[in-house]
Amino acid sequence: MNQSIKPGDNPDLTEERLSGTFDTNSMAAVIYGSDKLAQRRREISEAVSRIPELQDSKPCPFMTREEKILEGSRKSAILNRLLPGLIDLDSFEETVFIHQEVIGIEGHPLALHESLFIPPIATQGTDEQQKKWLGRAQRREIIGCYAQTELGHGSNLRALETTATFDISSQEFILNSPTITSLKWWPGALGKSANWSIVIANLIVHDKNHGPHPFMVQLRDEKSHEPLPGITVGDIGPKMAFNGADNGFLGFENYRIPRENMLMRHSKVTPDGGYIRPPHAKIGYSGMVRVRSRMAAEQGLFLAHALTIAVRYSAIRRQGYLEDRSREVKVLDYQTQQHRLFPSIARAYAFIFCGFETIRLYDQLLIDVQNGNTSGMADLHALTSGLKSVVTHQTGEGIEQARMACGGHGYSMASYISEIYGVAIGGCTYEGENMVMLLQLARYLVKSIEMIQNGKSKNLGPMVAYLAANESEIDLNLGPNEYLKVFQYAARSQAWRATEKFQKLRNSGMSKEQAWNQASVELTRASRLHTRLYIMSTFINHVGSVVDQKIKKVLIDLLNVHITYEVMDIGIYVQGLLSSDQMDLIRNQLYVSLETIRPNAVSLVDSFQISDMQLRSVLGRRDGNVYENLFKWAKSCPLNDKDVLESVTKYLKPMMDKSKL
Ligand SMILES: CCCCC/C=C/C(=O)SCCNC(=O)CCNC(=O)[C@H](O)C(C)(C)COP(=O)(O)OP(=O)(O)OC[C@H]1O[C@@H](n2cnc3c(N)ncnc32)[C@H](O)[C@@H]1OP(=O)(O)O
Ligand SMILES: Cc1cc2nc3c(=O)[nH]c(=O)nc-3n(C[C@H](O)[C@H](O)[C@H](O)COP(=O)(O)OP(=O)(O)OC[C@H]3O[C@@H](n4cnc5c(N)ncnc54)[C@H](O)[C@@H]3O)c2cc1C
Repeated sequence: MNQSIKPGDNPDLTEERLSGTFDTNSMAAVIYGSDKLAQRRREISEAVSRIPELQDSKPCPFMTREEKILEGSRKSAILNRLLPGLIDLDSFEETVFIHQEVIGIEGHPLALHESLFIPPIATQGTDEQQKKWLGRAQRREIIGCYAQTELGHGSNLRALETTATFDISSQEFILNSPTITSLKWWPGALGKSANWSIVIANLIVHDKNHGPHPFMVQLRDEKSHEPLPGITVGDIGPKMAFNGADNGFLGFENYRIPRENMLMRHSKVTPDGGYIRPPHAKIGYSGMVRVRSRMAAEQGLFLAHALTIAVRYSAIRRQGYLEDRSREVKVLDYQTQQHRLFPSIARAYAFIFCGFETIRLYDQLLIDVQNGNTSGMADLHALTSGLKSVVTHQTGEGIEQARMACGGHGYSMASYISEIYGVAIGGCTYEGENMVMLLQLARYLVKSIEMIQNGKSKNLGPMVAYLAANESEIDLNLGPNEYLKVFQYAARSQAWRATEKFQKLRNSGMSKEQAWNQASVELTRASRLHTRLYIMSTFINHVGSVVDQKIKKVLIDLLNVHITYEVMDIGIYVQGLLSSDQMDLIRNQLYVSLETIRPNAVSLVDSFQISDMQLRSVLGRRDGNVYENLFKWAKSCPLNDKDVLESVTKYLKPMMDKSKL
């Protein structure tokens, strides 16, 4: 049963919901990993909808940037007061969810506080440091951000220029921004809201540069909120989206902080200037790995937002005819519309399932690292680097298709899809630019192939074991596991092709760096295929583990959309394996799978259970009553407050009057 049906809804949408074959609450439990979390999301939504002061003061598209920041701060403050009665404060998921529900996706002053300020203190701070700052941060007595990127460098962390020089005599670090390019640039919440920051700066002790390390730095006075002497700080200006966030710049001039403000769980500077190395050179980058490990689920949900809007709207939008000339059809009945939207629904599910898996892997790694075992860091770094890149890119593509699937109204801010798009594609850049991160995964793939070449296949981890296989034929009777083999073939041959190109260039006498650069397009292709293979295999495994048979049946239908679409999409890489007859068969299976999933399309997006408050879309409203509300929305636009604007009285009218003479 679809739990979204209510009296007064658009009958076309109700008809869709009645055709669903499964219970949307049960599907939500599968999506969010447990019945409890899905249930809590519904309860929180319901509770929030009854609190007038948490509602939007006006539609976001009609707000200026200052109003958005004010609104985000207003709601954050109210939430902070009400949170204890609304959520389980120990649940990260509930905390993230309630902020999304109430404030939405455009950013707010505490977005980085939860995701990139508190976690480094908790994982990289010593017990004393945690005692000093963690409670204050959790109670929001201080607001923090994460300042790593600089005006001149974001990807190449080795070239960061901010310095933290240890002064033994005062037992302090002296922070400096020696050049214009060394200004910190981009950190969210830095511009106007945060008063503390984790700052990544080159640690210099006895004139020796030990590279980037994390420091706890107070930026603003806790009473007046004025920048402290030695600190230059401000907002970097409007962005493509995310304009409810105050991304900032930051410079230091001989700014002193106590020795105890370097996060010292792993690397340490002793009072006499001794330096103790961390157990793994990149342990300081673990905050980034944590965020990347959460990005697949987060991006899957951005895609889910856009698809909820586009699929619901496609069910109430009637345009053109099929057989029956007496009534126009729902645009959702066009095969092109289904082909545009349904593979993205499958991807959204797949990304969320992968996301929960990588969050679990990160949590496990964290325990291992705290116990001194850093051996899993390289694997998870490679996996999350590839995953964040592929998922953000495909999410962007899927959202843009969803916008186009809504025709003209998709282009209006009333659809809200352009904002979702702008926010989601930020993920292609933040937490590591996609190409750069694909190349990180490629290093891992090349190393794995070198192990095979050196007769050490047995040492390969499970995720790359397929690189050593030798598949050259595929059974025509294709099921999910055969599709997986097709994908393995594609990923394997591309990984070998790219590695051999790199090796050939090296053998021709080229430097390692030049050879890498000359092979890099092929290398990124290998990384994408490897990652898409991982997504497919995780999707297959996840569906296999579902117990509820009705839910499993529809997820298998969705999986069929996914595997057939994915294999068609990489056709060029499987030409050596599949005959044209086999490709035709897969193409036909894709078309059949689109038809099979059609009656469940609305229920599949309803199952994401994204409330109207969070969706902020006139087109995607749960009740489907779009047209009357589009008209209301347009009438409420501030431009319509007056019938005659100054633009007319001041310029157009005089021009027209003059022309009449
Ligand atoms: C609500 C919206 C919120 C948005 C919030 C956004 C926040 C941010 O964007 S914060 C800033 C994020 N910045 C980045 O992600 C920067 C990206 N750059 C990097 O992460 C690194 O510089 C790099 C990984 C691209 C390269 O680092 P580098 O130190 O130069 O290392 P090498 O390339 O030479 O690699 C050496 C070796 O280390 C391995 N490695 C790198 N990172 C990690 C890691 N995190 N964990 C484990 N291992 C790591 C790398 O793979 C190499 O291994 P080998 O191939 O075995 O040598
Ligand atoms: C919305 C948003 C929020 C952000 N929030 C934060 C934050 O809170 N804190 C923070 O510290 N930072 C933040 N950032 C900054 C972000 O992490 C960086 O912008 C990102 O890491 C990319 O670095 P860059 O800007 O230097 O890009 P560049 O590295 O300059 O990229 C430019 C081009 O060069 C290419 N390139 C660079 N290096 C290589 C290479 N080795 N091989 C091949 N190609 C290469 C890239 O692929 C890209 O095409 C944020 C950014 C955005 C957009």
